[in-house]
Amino acid sequence: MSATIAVLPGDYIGPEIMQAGLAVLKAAAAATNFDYQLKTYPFGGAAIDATGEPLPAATLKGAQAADAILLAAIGGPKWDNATQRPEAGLLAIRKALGLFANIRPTQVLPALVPRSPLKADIVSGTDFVIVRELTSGIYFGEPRELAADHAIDTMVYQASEIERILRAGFELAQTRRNHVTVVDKANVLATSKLWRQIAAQVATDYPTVTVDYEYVDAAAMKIVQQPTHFDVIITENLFGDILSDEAATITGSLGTIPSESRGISGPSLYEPIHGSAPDIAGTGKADPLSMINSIMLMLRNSFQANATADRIAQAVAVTLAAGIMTPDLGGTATTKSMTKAIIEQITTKEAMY
Ligand SMILES: NC(=O)C1=CN([C@@H]2O[C@H](COP(=O)(O)OP(=O)(O)OC[C@H]3O[C@@H](n4cnc5c(N)ncnc54)[C@H](O)[C@@H]3O)[C@@H](O)[C@H]2O)C=CC1
Ligand SMILES: CC(C)CC(=O)C(=O)O
Ligand SMILES: [Mg+2]
Repeated sequence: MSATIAVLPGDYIGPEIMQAGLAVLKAAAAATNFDYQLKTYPFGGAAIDATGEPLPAATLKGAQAADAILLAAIGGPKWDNATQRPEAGLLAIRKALGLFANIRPTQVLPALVPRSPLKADIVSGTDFVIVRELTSGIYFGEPRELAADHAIDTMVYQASEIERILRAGFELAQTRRNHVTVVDKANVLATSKLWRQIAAQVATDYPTVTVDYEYVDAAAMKIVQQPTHFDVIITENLFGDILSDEAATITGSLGTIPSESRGISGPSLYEPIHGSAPDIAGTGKADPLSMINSIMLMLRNSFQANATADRIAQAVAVTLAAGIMTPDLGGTATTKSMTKAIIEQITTKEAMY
């Protein structure tokens, strides 16, 4: 049966990297007989322009009905002062689909070690995953208020929300190196104190997993000082948002890192961890790898289409090893020429698969 994929291109570089990712998917699917159909919906700023809403009802309905959702990126200066912001649509789709677990891998590919801002001996071998709580915490808490003389944001966590994200992280650790780091600010925040209590209880169900605790400020330091220390980091929404951009940067570029957001059931949403990069939109400098890597993650986790994903992974590795990369990684390729090179690798008969 054909897989249905909801496609949300979004804003600024969003449509550019989505077009690149879908071209790579098309080539790999043809080479490996992966059968799929795409349904494209307006989302974010593009949807505000078209319908007045960042998440139109038809887009949500299409996303709910799909087997998986691909999102590029939304937002940008065009809507910064609008009554409705694109970012509200992003938070709304995550909440509406119950996508509470955001999985953000941080892996340094050998070809990219020299592109990292860190020294090779520190960054080599880095391979960890940030499991970020995505549908609660300060991005959703009430009360929230913006007045001329004060502003309020509220960080709220229910015990059940903490427990389910911790369990998702521990289960992931069991498939990896059995090491969890719970990142919080338990020396100050009540929500973090509750995280630690629940983490200690949950840990007893996973006796093979080693657990350690880090305050978020110290964890931010350790990510650049000793990134190989980490296997699975579990943390709340805001801390995960910040740490995952930092972690992405040590791999060479924010422009390569994908993510999966999953719920208890229903389709997962796959997206780059970065935003719409308005500063480079239209210049051909956008790195398509974050979108291509998101598509690979979708193929593996939602469709078990490992042969199709492997075909893309191999083509990307050969392309990078040949020094073909976009300016964020120090290269001179454009979004289009990089994508073309990857597609050539996928379709070439000589490639070693
Ligand atoms: N999931 C989403 O759709 C997200 C949306 N945003 C929104 O995106 C807009 C821009 O936010 P920024 O703070 O500028 O963050 P950003 O992540 O869009 O860009 C940060 C820096 O990384 C670079 N960059 C990002 N992706 C890249 C790629 N694929 N290739 C090469 N370079 C890349 C950009 O050029 C920029 O210098 C804002 O409206 C923000 O709210 C931000 C984060 C996530
Ligand atoms: C609107 C923001 C929460 C988006 C973001 O920065 C992210 O998902 O990483
Ligand atoms: Mg972010």
